[in-house]
Amino acid sequence: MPVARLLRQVAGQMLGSPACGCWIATPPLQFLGTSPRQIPADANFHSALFSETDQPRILITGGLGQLGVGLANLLRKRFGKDNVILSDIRKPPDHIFHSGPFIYSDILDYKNLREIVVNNRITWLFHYSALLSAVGEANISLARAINITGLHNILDVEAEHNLRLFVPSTIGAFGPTSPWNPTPDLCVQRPRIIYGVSKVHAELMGEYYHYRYGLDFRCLRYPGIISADSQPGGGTTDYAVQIFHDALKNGKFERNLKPSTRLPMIYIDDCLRATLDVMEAPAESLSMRTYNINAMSFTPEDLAQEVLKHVPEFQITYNMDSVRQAIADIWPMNFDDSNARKDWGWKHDFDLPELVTTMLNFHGSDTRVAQVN
Ligand SMILES: NC(=O)C1=CN([C@@H]2O[C@H](COP(=O)(O)OP(=O)(O)OC[C@H]3O[C@@H](n4cnc5c(N)ncnc54)[C@H](O)[C@@H]3O)[C@@H](O)[C@H]2O)C=CC1
Ligand SMILES: CC(=O)[C@H](N)C(=O)O
Repeated sequence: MPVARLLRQVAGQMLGSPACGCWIATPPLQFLGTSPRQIPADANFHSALFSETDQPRILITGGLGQLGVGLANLLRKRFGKDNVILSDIRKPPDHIFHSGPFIYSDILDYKNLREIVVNNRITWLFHYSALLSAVGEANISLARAINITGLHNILDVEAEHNLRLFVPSTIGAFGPTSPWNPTPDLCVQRPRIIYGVSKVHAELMGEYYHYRYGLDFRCLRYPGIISADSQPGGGTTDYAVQIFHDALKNGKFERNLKPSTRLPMIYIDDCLRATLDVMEAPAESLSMRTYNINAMSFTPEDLAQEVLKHVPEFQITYNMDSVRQAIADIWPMNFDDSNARKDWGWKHDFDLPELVTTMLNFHGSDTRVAQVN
């Protein structure tokens, strides 16, 4: 396996390196080979292949999930429609297919990835493909393949083609021994689900490639994300999206987490803006390569009370999902994102009241919300 081989080579180098730990700057000679999956000899990873005035050429993997289409829309407004390619292994609906470049890309197929990057002169890659927390626990071998092997392919293609790479991490990268309230950027990370383990692995591998070879890896740990026009893909925080749909379409909602389960959350517009901001931030402003971001923190009960202000007849019942509850019980309650705010000016716009109004207006502007407001 190329990454394992690469690690063995590094270990060999490290054993021969000075004990001061100052071995960061020079790639060992073994890396300067001819295999496309080794770090190229002329790599100078901070000088991008495009000049500062050029627009980046962007690939988004796993782009048909909850977040990818919104990210593509934002990036296309900023960099031009044709500079942003959305990709996935699923078939896109018509309106997405016709809204800008779409391509098939399986992150488990390294040659396919490389071909896309070369043929489209990709310079930035947003790696969104993943199996989320609940579906990951239901299919651990697939989660391991997509979230770990897939990530290795992405890192190899980043290294080979000198890409700026964004990989999202998550509140799920923490575990029962992490500080919960709040959780800082740097603390114990011992997650107990495959999703969390794979995300810690991604953080560490990306940072390792950055500090070892200067690769331009950037990562945000996202809270649970709430979106109006896209569906979540099988996570623990999905209830906070579903509740809005159910409030207006059915008038009732079945909660799967305890009323007191507090988790960090963010509205999708804030999350995607943060993603673009950190990718555009000057490298010198980034004191670290993996940042927490946050906007709000609430329980199912807090959210229900806020929805009830707008939809008073809304009925909420409870049917616990033991897998999701066990996951949520070991996740952070609050996220400390002060480093992101200090280093590159992160600031959220949506708190709980604005979130609820926006979501209800989206789902039912012609029904109950209109009557209440
Ligand atoms: N949605 C959320 O609340 C949060 C998301 N994140 C992270 O953000 C990223 C995007 O999340 P979502 O859009 O919510 O995920 P999602 O589960 O909705 O979408 C993931 C996409 O990956 C695609 N995919 C699966 N196997 C693939 C393969 N072999 N090759 C290429 N694509 C493949 C799926 O078809 C799907 O469209 C993920 O990495 C996730 O871990 C992090 C924290 C919170
Ligand atoms: C917080 C996440 O990473 C995701 N929404 C999940 O619940 O799995």
